[in-house]
Amino acid sequence: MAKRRLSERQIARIQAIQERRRERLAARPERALAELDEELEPEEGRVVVRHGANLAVEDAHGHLIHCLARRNIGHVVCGDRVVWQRLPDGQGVVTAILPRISTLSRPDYSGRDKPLAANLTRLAILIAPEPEPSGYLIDQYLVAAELIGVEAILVGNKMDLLSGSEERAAFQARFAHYGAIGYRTFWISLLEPESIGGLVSELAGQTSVLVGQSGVGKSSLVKRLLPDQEIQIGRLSQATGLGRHTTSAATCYRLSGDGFLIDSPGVRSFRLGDIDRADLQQGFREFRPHLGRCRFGDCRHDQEPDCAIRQAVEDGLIAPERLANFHHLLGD
Ligand SMILES: Nc1nc2c(ncn2[C@@H]2O[C@H](COP(=O)(O)OP(=O)(O)OP(=O)(O)O)[C@@H](O)[C@H]2O)c(=O)[nH]1
Ligand SMILES: [Zn+2]
Repeated sequence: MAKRRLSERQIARIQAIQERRRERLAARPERALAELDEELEPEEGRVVVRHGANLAVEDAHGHLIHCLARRNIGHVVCGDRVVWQRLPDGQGVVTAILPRISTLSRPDYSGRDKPLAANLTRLAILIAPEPEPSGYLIDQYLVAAELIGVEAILVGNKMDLLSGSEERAAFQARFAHYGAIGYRTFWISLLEPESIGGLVSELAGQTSVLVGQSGVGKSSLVKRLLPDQEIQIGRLSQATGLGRHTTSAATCYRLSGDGFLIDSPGVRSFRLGDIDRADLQQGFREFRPHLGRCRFGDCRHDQEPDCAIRQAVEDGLIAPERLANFHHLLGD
């Protein structure tokens, strides 16, 4: 792994800082650290691994640095763009998280939102003929994607399990209402290599995560999208000294083209947290043109008279199963 060479002058400067730091640390630890911040040049980077408190940050030249985060800066996650500073021992300290364009999070055991990954631009929802897809789960992912401002796509995998073209068409038709409201849909089979080209182009230049039920083929697709996953893992663990890097660490992989894929068990098990009705209706994108048009301001779109949402269902503008899932999500 290439390391940045330091000049004599830089080394002398770092040694002087170290010396002063040792003196100050003895007297006023907090203050000494604050001054160290000012003395070492801040750099920007991107968090590519988070494993407990350990981070691997990729600098502007593609070099990896093992970093720890300052305590008071909030929860740093994979995909974060950060400001970090090199410590005299070659490791780094992350001193700030740059503004995120999106955050994937999950409520933790105390019910508070715990971020899982940052700066995503695509949420790929995997389904397959087997296990039986759940429209309710798909809609939860779609709502979550809408609310965090990430574009969702639907990926139907294992299409080889459907023998005839009729069977395939019937399966696809069950999800046609998603395409009608603008969610791009891809039909693939990992046994039919030519089928994944469209998906590969879609993910190029994006930062994506794959979600979906157990057994839909997430691991298999990750392997296909990252033929060098083992090599990437080796490079990351070697460079950062994190020891045996397992796939349990949240990792931001480089796609073979342009773009990134963030993966970890936590990211995969991402679910929609608790949300109130106002937010939930915004999460059903095709409801939006009709919101505010019901007779009652607090309409639940259930039995109320003059409900614009139910009217839209009747007019064929909203799929009935979407409204049913909306009610299901509200706990009706
Ligand atoms: N026929 C067929 N089988 C597939 C395809 N893709 C994946 N599989 C198989 O489906 C099974 C489940 O795939 P995984 O990749 O482990 O699924 P997963 O979504 O990662 O599952 P979890 O790890 O439980 O979340 C494996 O036996 C795969 O070999 C496909 O395109 N066609
Ligand atoms: Zn209504």
